[in-house]
Amino acid sequence: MDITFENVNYIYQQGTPFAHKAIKDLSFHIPSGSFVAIIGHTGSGKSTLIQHLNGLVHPSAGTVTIGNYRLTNDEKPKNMKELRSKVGVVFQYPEHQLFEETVEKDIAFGPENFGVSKEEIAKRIQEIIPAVGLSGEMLKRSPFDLSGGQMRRVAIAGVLAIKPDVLVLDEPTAGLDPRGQKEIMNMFKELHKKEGLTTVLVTHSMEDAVQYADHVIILNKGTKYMEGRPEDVLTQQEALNKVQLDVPEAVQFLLNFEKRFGIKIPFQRQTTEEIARDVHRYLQGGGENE
Ligand SMILES: Nc1ncnc2c1ncn2[C@@H]1O[C@H](COP(=O)(O)OP(=O)(O)OP(=O)(O)O)[C@@H](O)[C@H]1O
Repeated sequence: MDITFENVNYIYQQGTPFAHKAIKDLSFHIPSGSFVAIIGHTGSGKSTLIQHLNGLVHPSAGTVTIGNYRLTNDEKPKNMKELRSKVGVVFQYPEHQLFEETVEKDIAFGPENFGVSKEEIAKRIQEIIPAVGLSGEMLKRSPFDLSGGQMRRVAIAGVLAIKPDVLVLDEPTAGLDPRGQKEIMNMFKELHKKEGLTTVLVTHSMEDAVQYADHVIILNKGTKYMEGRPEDVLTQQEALNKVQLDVPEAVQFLLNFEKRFGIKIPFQRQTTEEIARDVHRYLQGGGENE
């Protein structure tokens, strides 16, 4: 589903002395099927933005359009429940929301709420369990007997079980070890492709943004600061530093390499291995065309 923000403003505690404008005149368009990273320093408005995507909040001014659903200050869509069944949100530390006796019941909770039949839920669970890297024997166990990483996968499975068109991920790897982070992000990448999802990733990690997203939006103080392809936006060190962000490590390496050897190797989202090959080639006197 396409997502469009048009001149969106959001004010917390509007009309009180504590009113705070968290989103200011924000406009952007996310085409259906994109994998977008939303990046910004603490307090830049990322969480507020994603709460608009499933109608948890609606704009104080401006318009949010998600597929055929429109949210404005004075019109909440009547079919809000339907919207929530199309936009799955994996909140930060989603495992904290697990509560059922068994893994199976926890995963089934969301689709049950949306009126999905028992047979269909069972079918979905069979598909989702391997996709999130869990095993069938875990279904009858208590989610609280599992490891932290497994609990997170159960919580993610619960969101996937509603079969969303849009998947919103709020810092989905927070608190996981590097291996767990990589596994979870690769899993989202696979699901994105396989299910034809529109994925919105909120992250502090420039590495994840550059590796997984095809488009990035940088927020600063509730407004859009930069937007574009990761290789165009995440290489602008000076502009990023101004809003307390840094370039990805690979870009930093190439900038240092240029300073040290006077050779500019363009950043095209190469992997570490590819960069090592590029550097080797350039140091041996080769160039782009060799
Ligand atoms: N319930 C609230 N009442 C008043 N102000 C709020 C509320 N929630 C958030 N804010 C303020 O709105 C601004 C945007 O907050 P938001 O949580 O959207 O930022 P964020 O980019 O998600 O931050 P973080 O990276 O720390 O999660 C911040 O200045 C924050 O203090």
